Amino acid sequence: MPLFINRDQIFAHQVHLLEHKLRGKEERILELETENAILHLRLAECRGKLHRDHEEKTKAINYRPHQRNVQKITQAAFAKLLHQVQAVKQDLSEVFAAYLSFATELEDQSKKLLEKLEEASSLHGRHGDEAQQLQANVAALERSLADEKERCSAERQRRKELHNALVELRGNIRVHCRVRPVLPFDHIQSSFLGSGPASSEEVITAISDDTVLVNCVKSGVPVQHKMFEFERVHGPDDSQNTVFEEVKPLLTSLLDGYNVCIMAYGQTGSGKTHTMIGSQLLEELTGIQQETQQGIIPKAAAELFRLIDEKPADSHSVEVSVMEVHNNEVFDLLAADGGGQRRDVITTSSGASQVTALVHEPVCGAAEVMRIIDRVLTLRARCPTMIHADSSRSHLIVTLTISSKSPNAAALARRLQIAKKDMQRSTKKQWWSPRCRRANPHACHSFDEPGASSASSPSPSPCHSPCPSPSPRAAQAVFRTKLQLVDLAGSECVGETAPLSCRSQSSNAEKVHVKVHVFVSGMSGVSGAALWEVSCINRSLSALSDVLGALAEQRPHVPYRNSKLTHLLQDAIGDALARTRTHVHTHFTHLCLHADVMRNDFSTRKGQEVKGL
Ligand SMILES: Nc1ncnc2c1ncn2[C@@H]1O[C@H](COP(=O)(O)OP(=O)(O)OP(=O)(O)O)[C@@H](O)[C@H]1O
Repeated sequence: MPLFINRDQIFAHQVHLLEHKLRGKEERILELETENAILHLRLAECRGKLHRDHEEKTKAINYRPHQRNVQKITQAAFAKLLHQVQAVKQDLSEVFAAYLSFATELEDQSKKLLEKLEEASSLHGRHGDEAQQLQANVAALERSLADEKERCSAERQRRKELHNALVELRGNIRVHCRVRPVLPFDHIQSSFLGSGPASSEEVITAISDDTVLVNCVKSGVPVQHKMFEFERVHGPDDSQNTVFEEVKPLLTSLLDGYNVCIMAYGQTGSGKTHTMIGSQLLEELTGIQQETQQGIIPKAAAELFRLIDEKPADSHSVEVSVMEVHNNEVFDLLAADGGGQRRDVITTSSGASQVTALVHEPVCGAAEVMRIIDRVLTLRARCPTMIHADSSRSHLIVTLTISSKSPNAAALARRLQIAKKDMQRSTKKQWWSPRCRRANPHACHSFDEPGASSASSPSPSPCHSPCPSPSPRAAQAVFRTKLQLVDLAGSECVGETAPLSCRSQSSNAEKVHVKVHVFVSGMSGVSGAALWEVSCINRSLSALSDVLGALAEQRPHVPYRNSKLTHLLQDAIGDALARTRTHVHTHFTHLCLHADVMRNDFSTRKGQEVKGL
């Protein structure tokens, strides 16, 4: 076989090989270029990162001092926190220890309690029967207590009736006597009067609690000793409280449906105002009066409101009125103009006396009553006499009208009538005033049907018309009673030739009068207008004496209308046996002997001279 190789073919083959190699190289170049580009990219990336790292490093370098500060603060806070945590840990461990001991203690206690409970329950089991027995006993005791309570209220009712029957039996008009001590101004006055020290001698002695001994002294005549007897005699040492204790039971009667009148009678300066109102009030008229120095009016008001407080709420209301009788004229001291308005005393168609248009102020407590009296006392007529520098020249009448809205008011009125009739029958006692008996055979307490009269002008307490027959409306009736507190003006002698007050009826009394009168002659030392004032006072007291005398002697005519004072007090004293407790305080001073007036004016049952000395 021939070996002929074509050159072209070889060249072509070689070109082909070279081309192939070239393509390979070109591919390789492309690959490398791609790789190169990638490396460039990576390089740029690394550079960027490097730059950022560099920046961060710079920042970090700048931030390092601040970081160090923060680190320091953090470390300090951390240390503090650590300390606190340790303290809290300590506390916790202590609390835990306490809790543990408490829990142990509690456990012990509960164990003990359980033991006791078990013991008690076993005991209870043992004494179960006894407990039942005790319960039965308690129930029986409760039943008997209820019975006792019932019996007690019945007894209380009986006590009330007996109390009032007893007061009636003791006499509805009671006369007490109070002898005031000799006071420093008595000596001054006696030397001023020129009557010498004899005038200030102690001439009256309370020899027992119901008798006084009076030494009647007159120059040239032997001393005469007279004894006078009263329901009760208070000596110079008796306190205001002691005196009030004697009249206190009358206030119970007041709420039981009786009218009460307490009067202070006596010569000027003998202590009437001291007994009725109290001294300090008059002297100062500013400060609060010491309770021990308070007279009957403030004490009675306090006692009245205390008794009312024991009654159901709103069942009673009280109104006050204040009048004075001056120169035989009646003045309303609560009248709107504040100066005392003149008022008339009239006799109503039912025969009761009534003061026209008299102002009644509602009051809720004793302090209010005293504020009102305090206010009007400045209006009261006063004039200094040689016996008493602050002598009251008028009769002061304070009236407390009590309206009871108790549904039992009508029943109370009926019960009182029955009790009165029973007593009349049992004692076979004559009424002192035949006039009262005839005119008022069924004397009753005042009570108004609802809306029948205005509250501002209560109807006069003593109602002289027959008792209305009980109606269903009467069960709601307003039942009224009156407490009249009277501070009479002082009686006095103005001179030997004008024996105004010393009127006597019996020859024996005349004798006493003469002696006494001579002793006190010229004592009060008044003249002119004051003499007229004294004349009015003495005449009205004399009229009071006549009225009481007529009542005591059961005369057919009782001269109430001889003076405004007696007309005004007609209800308080005229119907005394029927429904009124009248309490008269007769006053003595050592300086002035005025025993005859006292004896004759109030010679009802007591205040009589004891014969046979
Ligand atoms: N029992 C007594 N204890 C102490 N002082 C008394 C007593 N009684 C009265 N007095 C004093 O005597 C003085 C006269 O008393 P009071 O004003 O009460 O007399 P009175 O009877 O009301 O006189 P008048 O009728 O003139 O008004 C007063 O200063 C009073 O304080």
